[in-house]
Amino acid sequence: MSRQRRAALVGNPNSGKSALFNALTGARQKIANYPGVTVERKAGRLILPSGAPVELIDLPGSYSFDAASPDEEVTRKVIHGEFPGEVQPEVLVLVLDAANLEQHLVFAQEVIALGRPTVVALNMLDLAERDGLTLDPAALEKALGVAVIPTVAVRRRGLTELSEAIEQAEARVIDASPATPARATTLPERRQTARKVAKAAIVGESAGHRIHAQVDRVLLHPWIGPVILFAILFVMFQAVFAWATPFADGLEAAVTAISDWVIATFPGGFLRDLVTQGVLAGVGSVVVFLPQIVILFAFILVMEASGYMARAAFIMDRMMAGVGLSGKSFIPLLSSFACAIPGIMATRSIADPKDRLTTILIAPLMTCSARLPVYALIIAAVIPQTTVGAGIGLQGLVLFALYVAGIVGAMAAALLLRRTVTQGAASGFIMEMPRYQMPRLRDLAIGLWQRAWIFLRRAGTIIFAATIALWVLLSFPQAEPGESQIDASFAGMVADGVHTVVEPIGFNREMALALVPAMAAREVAVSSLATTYAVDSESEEQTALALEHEVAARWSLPTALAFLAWFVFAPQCLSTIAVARRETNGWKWPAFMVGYLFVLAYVFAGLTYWIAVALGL
Ligand SMILES: Nc1nc2c(ncn2[C@@H]2O[C@H](COP(=O)(O)OP(=O)(O)OP(=O)(O)O)[C@@H](O)[C@H]2O)c(=O)[nH]1
Ligand SMILES: [Mg+2]
Repeated sequence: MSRQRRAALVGNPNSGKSALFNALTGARQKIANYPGVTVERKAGRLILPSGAPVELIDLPGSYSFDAASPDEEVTRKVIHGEFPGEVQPEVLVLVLDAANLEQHLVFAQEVIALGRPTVVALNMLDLAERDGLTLDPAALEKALGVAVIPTVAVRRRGLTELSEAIEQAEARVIDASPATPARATTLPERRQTARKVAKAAIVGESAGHRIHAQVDRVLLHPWIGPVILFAILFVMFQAVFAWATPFADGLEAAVTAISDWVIATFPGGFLRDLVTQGVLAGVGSVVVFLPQIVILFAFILVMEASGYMARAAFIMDRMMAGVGLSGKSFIPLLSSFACAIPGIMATRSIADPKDRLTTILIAPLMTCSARLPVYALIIAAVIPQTTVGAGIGLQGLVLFALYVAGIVGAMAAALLLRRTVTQGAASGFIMEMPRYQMPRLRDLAIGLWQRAWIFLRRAGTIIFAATIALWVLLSFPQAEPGESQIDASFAGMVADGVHTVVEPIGFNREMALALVPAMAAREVAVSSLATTYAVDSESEEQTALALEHEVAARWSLPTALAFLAWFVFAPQCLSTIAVARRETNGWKWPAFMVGYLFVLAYVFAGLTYWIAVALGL
């Protein structure tokens, strides 16, 4: 049996490699309209027209084989067969952005000069047309000496032809002249050739891209730009509360109804309590935040697909430079709004090791979506659902302030780190601005579905497991008559221990207890509170009150605010620590990260509590 053949997608960032990969293999790799989305190699299966399978490899975008950033290093190693545990791919599929031909031809020459079987996917032809460019693929083919296939990855155009060309690529090279030695040319020479080749391939050009420059003049304006960015984020957080409420209420009512039904239908006892107090109260209390998560990601996905995200990075660059970072750090930090794990991974596109390390260390300060249930719960419980004039909701405003607090905290931390442990000069910002695109509904729907699925899967696995474990610890040993169940339980003992540490900053015992399983995932803080209050509830025959009402009734305002402040900084997520270890090759930096974040969390929660008490809140 012949061994599986391999083909790798190479090319500049944002040329549509992952979009082609998804279209050819049916995978669902993340695609977004800014450079540096893919930072790892990913493999999938492509069936060629002859029926033979090929392993297709999606790679991070690269500007040159000399490049220094860790993601570009992955590309270089895979292409040169130096990637651990991986055989060199036989065929290279060079993806070029037809609307940016000249720039993309610079790296293309390096790839073609390797002398390996190569096929060019002349992608984004639709955008080239929109920009008023008419291209001649045959002329390009002649100039480059390899097959050129016009494609539009997102409309699945040219895929069959591309598969055929991949199939024939190896045969084609056999009768070609001996390969030119790799990188025989210098960068200025390659630039010059790129200009010449692009000129030959572009047969017509009309002034089509004027409007985009005009839009950028507004969106990137030194002071209008930041105002617009701020306004968009503001609306986003208002929407998270305003639009989600009816859906969240519906979900909450459904969970209560199921719980009531279970109580009415089944006899009381261990199993019924496990279902109502553990599964329904605990896991249910997290699931009700699904609408908020979906709304948050709808905004983020639209910003990513339209090309606005790269503009946001540009706008933020000035602010980032002030704290010794570049706008390059902005995109990893923004990814951390979803979760710090992809955020920390995305730092691979930062070439400067100290910039990168600083970004890794501050990534957990960005408000990940796992904190959203915690914030949303406490806000709904203690912040009145009023407006502060002009129809601006107070709850959304507080949520916005919490996100801002995370960002300000991250900037302050970066400033300190850059002056101390990660000293060095800030590197300049170089990122090309992607062209604006209308987000495609299908891509948005897939993206939202993926996010919703990640959230629900967490609820069904890690949150479920942590909640059940907590319920068991809360339920045993059983209390004597007259004694509170929590006091008697194993969990109560743990809670007492943690409570002594966090009592000075205003935390009650249930909060102390919730902090422990929240190490696994931050949302577990919510499910833990729900389960604790359900176990603690007086009435056996009734579903506990919605968690938000329990919190409103039991917590003082300073205590609730202190808990919010804690979660702005709290580093207690094990997977983030694990990925920081992997990306920094050791325990030193993750240990440092956990240490400084705990100190910040403790100090700021304390300050919040003491100030709130002093103000008589
Ligand atoms: N109009 C149009 N858009 C495309 C086409 N191919 C990809 N895109 C869009 O271009 C953007 C970049 O696509 P990706 O597939 O993420 O690009 P990539 O080359 O993998 O980028 P990196 O991973 O950053 O190197 C996304 O917004 C895609 O939806 C195309 O043929 N036409
Ligand atoms: Mg990609």
